[in-house]
Amino acid sequence: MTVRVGMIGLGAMGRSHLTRLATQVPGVEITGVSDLDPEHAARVAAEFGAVPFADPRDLIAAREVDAVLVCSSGPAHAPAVITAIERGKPVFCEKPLAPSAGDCAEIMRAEQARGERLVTVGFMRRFDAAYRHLRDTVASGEFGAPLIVHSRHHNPRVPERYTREMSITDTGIHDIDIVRWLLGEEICSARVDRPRPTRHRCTQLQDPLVLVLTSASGVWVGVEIFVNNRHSYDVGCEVVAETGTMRLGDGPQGMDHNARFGPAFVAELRQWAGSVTRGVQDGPTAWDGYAAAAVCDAGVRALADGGATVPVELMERPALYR
Ligand SMILES: NC(=O)c1ccc[n+]([C@@H]2O[C@H](COP(=O)([O-])OP(=O)(O)OC[C@H]3O[C@@H](n4cnc5c(N)ncnc54)[C@H](O)[C@@H]3O)[C@@H](O)[C@H]2O)c1
Ligand SMILES: O[C@H]1[C@H](O)[C@@H](O)[C@H](O)[C@@H](O)[C@H]1O
Repeated sequence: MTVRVGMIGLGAMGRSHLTRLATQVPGVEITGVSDLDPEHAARVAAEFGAVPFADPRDLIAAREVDAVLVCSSGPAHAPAVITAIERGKPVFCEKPLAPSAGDCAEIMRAEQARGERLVTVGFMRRFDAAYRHLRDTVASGEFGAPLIVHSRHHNPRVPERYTREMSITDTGIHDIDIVRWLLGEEICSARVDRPRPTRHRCTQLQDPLVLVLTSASGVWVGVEIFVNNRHSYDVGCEVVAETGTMRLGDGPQGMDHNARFGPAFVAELRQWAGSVTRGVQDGPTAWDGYAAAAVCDAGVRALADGGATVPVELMERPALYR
């Protein structure tokens, strides 16, 4: 079976995913594209042999679209994802599922009303070979229980439109998800420490910042977020356990997420295409998107309230996600 995919949002990430889908993901055909900029959409449609749609809702409803990939900017995600759910179409949504836990909860409500899981969230680190090895080692218990996690997420630069909060909601969200996944438990509280800022920061940012989290079993997690380091895309992770310390192996290095996580992006899209064919959602769920957003909400409040430890407000996990 060929999965006919419609793509919403044709910016940097949308274009990269389209190229991956067209060249590295078997069993997929790109049949529809949509963007706020209709001329750009028309050009991309011609390039990939797809139909351009001015309104994303028409793309989602189209008969030639079996499944939807949402790659627009974060605040535009929830309406598109909810429309896809209401139409009963599987939907892959780039992170963040939505910028706030409240919007993610709306998405979960729509899935529960439909009675099936249709949403997959693009937390691609879960598909990276080095992170998978680290997770297997933690889970094996060889070094006892994890006690401390150090996570490092540095970018060479971010666009001028980047806000203070986005260091957490756009960048740190990857680390938040991967720590939940590595430890197999939720995060309960967040605090933000503010190191001396770089002289090269965009003035609106606190850069770098350290997000200090506590997990349900009491693991201390420090996430170092530095979005204008000027030299490299640099991601690291170290798990200190009772009788040993486990470090993330190196992946391919480079200046951005495409270089470091290229194989992981391909793996997540292949798994998603396979899951659509099988009719079974088996990647990161709307609950994962919600739980990560809830930690971001607490982090954003902690950022505004220098030094405070803010509890993470998490609803009970609905049966659909157990
Ligand atoms: N997984 C990763 O490592 C990773 C890396 C980069 C970006 N992302 C995510 O991918 C998404 C897109 O990021 P980007 O870097 O491509 O941003 P971008 O600004 O380059 O592109 C966003 C595109 O979406 C379009 N758009 C915005 N609102 C829309 C709407 N309502 N309907 C249709 N189109 C709309 C814009 O016109 C633009 O072309 C974001 O959610 C971002 O967080 C993920
Ligand atoms: O490290 C990058 C960076 O922080 C981007 O701003 C974000 O959109 C990507 O998801 C992430 O991989």
